[in-house]
Amino acid sequence: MAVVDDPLIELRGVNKHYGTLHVLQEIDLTVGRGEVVVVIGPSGSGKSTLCRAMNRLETVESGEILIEGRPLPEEGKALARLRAEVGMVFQSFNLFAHKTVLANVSLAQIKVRKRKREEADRRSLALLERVGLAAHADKFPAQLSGGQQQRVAIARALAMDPKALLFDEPTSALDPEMINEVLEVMQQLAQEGMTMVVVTHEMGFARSAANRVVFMADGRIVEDRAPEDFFTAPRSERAKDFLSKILKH
Ligand SMILES: Nc1ncnc2c1ncn2[C@@H]1O[C@H](COP(=O)(O)OP(=O)(O)OP(=O)(O)O)[C@@H](O)[C@H]1O
Repeated sequence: MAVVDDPLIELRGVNKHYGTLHVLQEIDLTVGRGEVVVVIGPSGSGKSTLCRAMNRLETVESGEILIEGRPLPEEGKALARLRAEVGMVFQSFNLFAHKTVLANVSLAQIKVRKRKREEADRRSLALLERVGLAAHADKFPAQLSGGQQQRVAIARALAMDPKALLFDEPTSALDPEMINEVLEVMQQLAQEGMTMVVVTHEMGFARSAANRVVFMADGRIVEDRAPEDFFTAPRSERAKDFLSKILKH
């Protein structure tokens, strides 16, 4: 297991089944403050489940998951706060279709952070500016491209002043020409020191933005290493096989 200076997210001995499928097997993983950990691996290896377990979108059966040394809260306001502090960006954006872009970014700030609408909107506009979408604040999600909608979803997560952001295949639902605009925003966040866990099939991003690459197969973490080491000299047969297939495409 990688040695981490200032742990923000810690998983120790985590297990989960779906029926007879042991989808997370004795997972030990620590994400340090300011680190970018990219999780890769074959389809069905448990990457999304791992990511979703970190803010309790999935429960686990055994083991510990700690944020800044504290166990994940189970319900209520504390859980809502956790999901603000450890924000999630989904493959499918999950924006409210009947609300404007600005309202989508402001809503949780008002509900969870208890900000006044004016303050929330001011922050939202600044964040939309940051992701290059201030001019679209009054539009509805359906009027935006997929890449733009995903940038709104990132602004929405940032609006909660998160300690960490989890990305679950953020570019998988996008047309190829829109992938880079989202990865560029993520790359920028990484450079600014945001703690990030990113499940992705984008190996270019893993190489350029990750501090560590976590390779999963069959519910286990098989390798957890610096990208330059992992991509040039994978140790396990599973990783060699995975890389040879994915890099052919
Ligand atoms: N709610 C569920 N109920 C039953 N099985 C599930 C559920 N969610 C996921 N699975 C199964 O658990 C396994 C791991 O799923 P998971 O989505 O975590 O994998 P993944 O590595 O993210 O895959 P992909 O790259 O295809 O998204 C898969 O075999 C999947 O079919």
